[in-house]
Amino acid sequence: MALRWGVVSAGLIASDFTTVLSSLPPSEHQVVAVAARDLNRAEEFAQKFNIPKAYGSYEELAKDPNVEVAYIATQHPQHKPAVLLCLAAGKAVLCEKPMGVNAAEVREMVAKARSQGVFLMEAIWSRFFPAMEALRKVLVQGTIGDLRVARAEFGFDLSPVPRATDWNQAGGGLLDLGIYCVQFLSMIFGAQKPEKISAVGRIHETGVDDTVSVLLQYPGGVHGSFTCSISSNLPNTAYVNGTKGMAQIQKLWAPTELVVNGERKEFPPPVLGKEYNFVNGSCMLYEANHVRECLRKGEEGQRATLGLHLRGLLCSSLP
Ligand SMILES: NC(=O)C1=CN([C@@H]2O[C@H](COP(=O)(O)OP(=O)(O)OC[C@H]3O[C@@H](n4cnc5c(N)ncnc54)[C@H](OP(=O)(O)O)[C@@H]3O)[C@@H](O)[C@H]2O)C=CC1
Ligand SMILES: O=C1OC[C@@H](O)[C@H](O)[C@H]1O
Repeated sequence: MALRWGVVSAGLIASDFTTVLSSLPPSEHQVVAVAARDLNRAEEFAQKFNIPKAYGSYEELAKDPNVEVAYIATQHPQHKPAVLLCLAAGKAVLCEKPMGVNAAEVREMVAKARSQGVFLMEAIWSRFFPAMEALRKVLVQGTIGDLRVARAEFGFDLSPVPRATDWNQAGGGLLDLGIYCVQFLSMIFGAQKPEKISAVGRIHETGVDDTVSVLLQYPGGVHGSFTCSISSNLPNTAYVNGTKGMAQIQKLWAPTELVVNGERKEFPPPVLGKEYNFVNGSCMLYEANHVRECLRKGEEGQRATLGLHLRGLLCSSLP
């Protein structure tokens, strides 16, 4: 059965994600509503994507019984209120990164999702790319031996992007780009927590963090490091080095190429024949399908549990 999406905001990434959802089989994904702060913009967005319902407030979308999962695509500071609104209404939520602008916000949203018993996921779409899956396989297979160091860098000159440098929109390199480096290192080092973290950086003239380099010491003498920047175009590559070699991911936030011990493997983006605001936009389908798998599996799980429960009741009532 199709997963019914509600899109919260009519912005740039909302447009990319909706473009992808609209290109997927309608038996799997349907966009049933969109909400924007301004009804006219929501209606224009709805018309562009043939979405049946347009709302002039996020609250109205959260109340729409036809919406199963809300995709939060507002700017950083508005993520938390929109997430809490949708969780409270019992909606599953996929929230754009960074889910919160600090740890306290994230803890509050996670606690709400747990208390409501509903799905909440941060849209770290990079995790679901085939190139990233292939890297995880390489590491499990021991192709590069025992892990020694992992490094990542992600930097663009984002001066033309107001939200990237605007203090009031939680701008800065760490929240917008550094998050991809941190998630990469947390994927590589798994559940291990860093024992020691140090950082150096420069502050942008608007007061947000401009360029930051971070060093993380993990248990067992292994360590990670990353650099993020909103003023410098960095190579945007991630590396994992072990005792038997090295794996390298290009475009770590939207990877379509993996190099392992010098052997290159390409994972071309799906061709959906559409235009996107951001690089490799069609690859958002991997994340969308993951959400659907989670929610449908969750339902199957519930049905199975219910089934077992009913079977238990039936069996216990049999002579
Ligand atoms: N996964 C990825 O590759 C990417 C993720 N992102 C993430 O998506 C989110 C949105 O980014 P993007 O689409 O570029 O943003 P936009 O600049 O398109 O803004 C998104 C929405 O935020 C709301 N908004 C805009 N300005 C303000 C303001 N000053 N005060 C309050 N609300 C405002 C508007 O909502 P409304 O329509 O309701 O008026 C707007 O449509 C960010 O958190 C970013 O981190 C962004 C790019 C790529
Ligand atoms: O998530 C992102 O990825 C690509 C960048 O262009 C964008 O600013 C950032 O939000």
